[in-house]
Amino acid sequence: MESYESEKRFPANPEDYKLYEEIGEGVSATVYRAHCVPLDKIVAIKVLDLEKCNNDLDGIRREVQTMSLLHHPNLLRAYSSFTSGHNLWVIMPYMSGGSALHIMKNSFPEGFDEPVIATLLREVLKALVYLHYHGHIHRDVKAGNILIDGNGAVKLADYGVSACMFDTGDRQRSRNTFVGTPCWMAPEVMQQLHGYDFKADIWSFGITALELAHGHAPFSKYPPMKVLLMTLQNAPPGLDYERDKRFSRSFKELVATCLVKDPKKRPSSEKLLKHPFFKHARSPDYLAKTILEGLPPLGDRFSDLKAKEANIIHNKLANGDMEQLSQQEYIKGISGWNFNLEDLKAQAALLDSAEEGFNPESTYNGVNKVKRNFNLRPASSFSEITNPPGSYTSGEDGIQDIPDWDGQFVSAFQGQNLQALKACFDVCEDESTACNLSPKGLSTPESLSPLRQSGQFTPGSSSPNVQVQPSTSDVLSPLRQPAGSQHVNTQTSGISNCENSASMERSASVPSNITNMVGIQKFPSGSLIPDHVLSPFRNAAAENEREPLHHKHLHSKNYNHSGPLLHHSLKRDPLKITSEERAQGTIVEQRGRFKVTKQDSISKVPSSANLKAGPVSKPPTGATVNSNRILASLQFLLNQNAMQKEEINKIITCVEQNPGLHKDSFDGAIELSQAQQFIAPITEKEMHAQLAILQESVLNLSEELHRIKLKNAQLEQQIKALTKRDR
Ligand SMILES: Nc1ncnc2c1ncn2[C@@H]1O[C@H](COP(=O)(O)OP(=O)(O)OP(=O)(O)O)[C@@H](O)[C@H]1O
Repeated sequence: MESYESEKRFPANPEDYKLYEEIGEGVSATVYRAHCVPLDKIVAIKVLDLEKCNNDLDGIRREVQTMSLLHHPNLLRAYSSFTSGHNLWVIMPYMSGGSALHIMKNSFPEGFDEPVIATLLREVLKALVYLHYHGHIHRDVKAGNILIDGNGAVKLADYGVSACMFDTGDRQRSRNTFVGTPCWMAPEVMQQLHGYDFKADIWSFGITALELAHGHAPFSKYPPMKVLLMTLQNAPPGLDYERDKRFSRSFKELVATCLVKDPKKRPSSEKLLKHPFFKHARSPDYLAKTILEGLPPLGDRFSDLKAKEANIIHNKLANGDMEQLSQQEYIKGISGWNFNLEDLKAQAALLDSAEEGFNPESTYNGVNKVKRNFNLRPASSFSEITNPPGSYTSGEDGIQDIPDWDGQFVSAFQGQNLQALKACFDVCEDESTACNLSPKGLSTPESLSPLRQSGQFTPGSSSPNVQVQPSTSDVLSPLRQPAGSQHVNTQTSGISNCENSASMERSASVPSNITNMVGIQKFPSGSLIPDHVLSPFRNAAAENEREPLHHKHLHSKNYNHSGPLLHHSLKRDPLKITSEERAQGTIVEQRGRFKVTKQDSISKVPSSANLKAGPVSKPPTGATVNSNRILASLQFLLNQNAMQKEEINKIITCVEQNPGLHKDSFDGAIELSQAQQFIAPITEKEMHAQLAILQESVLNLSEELHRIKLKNAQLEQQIKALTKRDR
């Protein structure tokens, strides 16, 4: 690695650089190959038009600072950065191979071979281990951000959307909480339900693995909103057993391990690095030989690609093929898919427009092309659409697993659409508490306001006064622990704790030079995401804070005024068994507040999983996206839970009264009648064990009920907000 000292000498004056051809383009920047005249060195210069960046200066500042402060052979760093007029120049090493995406587009449209993929991914993973260890989430891992130099060295680039887990206060509260690029974005990032952490990068890493394997990311041909829905609803994409025969089992397993919807079930970057798949990884030389040899110069490749792209856009525009245009955004290899908040709001408005139905295809860039209606089904929980690891989809990227959009896609999304779109509506009910939610001991100097604290945006220089050099005082902030990290003591606090880090267990993949970075644990970078999404600590606290709010909301809610909720359920007395129901024999019993249907009476006591997949997912008929139905469904779900709880109580009572029940009868769900038949003698000890199991499941169910209640309350709030907004 080049020495930091020599890098510091890169001049901060545009006149010292001679710009050559364009080698890349991003949403906000153009990248050039350039010559640093005083040092006689070829570099890459990213030129950002700050005027175009509007209010994302904080993001830019974060990117540049992160690039300057982090040192790892697999991370692209900034040699220097400075403003020139209204532009920000970021001087970087020139990566002559370009991005993995550009290489694929140029010569490997069907994706790379496995050893190449393993080599690329291993290097990226090393960068992630380092980032995560230092409390950063990259948030935009994708082939377009994997750069390769002429020797085959791999560097992860683009910190435009990276976040520091330890940011607090105002920096957490930007409204733009959707960050990253939809195809690569983890479901929890889209959902914004319980926040997200390092595991979001693991999901993106898994998607990147598929991208490198196929030449494109799953769902890449769809517009952002559709990608969002598919990611939330569909089984996670994966390598297909049949179609992807050329890939090893360990690769398939690696992808499946990363693409688990429940972030808790995804491995950490460090653990993932130990995956047997990486035994296939080779040296950088191998990459140079296999994928770089014979490639035209980067500038030529880039201009060819641009010309091709312009051509396709022209044709597609002529044909009105907007979906293909969306694919174009992907081909560009940039984050052209970064959510545009305004677009999403417009899309959300469509979603909410009950009478019209929602057509995802009509939402790309606001173009209303095809009209389709969707039937909504009752809400499903996030875990309902969570696939067990290892379950590969049957078709290409799971795309053919996508059910008929007309009817089913909303089934999972419905429970989440409002959650998923929450971020678009600046719903930050706990804003007032957000700043206070930082984990104990993880204080952040609040004086470090987003721009001032950078120390680089020096007053006096041209607007917006950007002069980026690492500032020691800024970086020597308290040691921050990556939430969820297995290394760091969560109680660490204050600068003194920097010393603690020396004794911390370190990954073999973390280079020894990072010990010099001990002080650089906290970056004064801003964050686009609210406090509660950044850290499990804060998250937990935030949840605690929220809980009473939700309760309050629930309790203070006069259901007679809730309108939509009662539209279905309370049109008539729901507790009264109608003569029609009796005649049909559908309702067999009135239990407390609930009616028991035939189906209920014969149904087994569900496990938690059964519960989620149970009758709740039956769709109501009708094609309108209607808050009434959502709430009615939630009500139904609550009722179901209560009934199931009741069943379990009965079984417990039965067990207590029949000391001869056999243990096997408790494996999974049992029927009360069945339970009563088991009168085989068992010991008192076994009985207690069985009781404990049952009690635990009652507890689980109560917890689930509680969770659903909270969700219900949130949904109500969101519907209220939506309704208000529509008026
Ligand atoms: N140091 C570099 N050497 C060679 N090519 C580079 C370098 N940095 C960036 N590029 C190329 O330029 C493209 C755009 O750069 P970059 O991703 O940093 O811009 P951006 O505006 O941040 O893009 P994004 O849309 O991903 O946010 C990259 O995809 C890559 O192909």
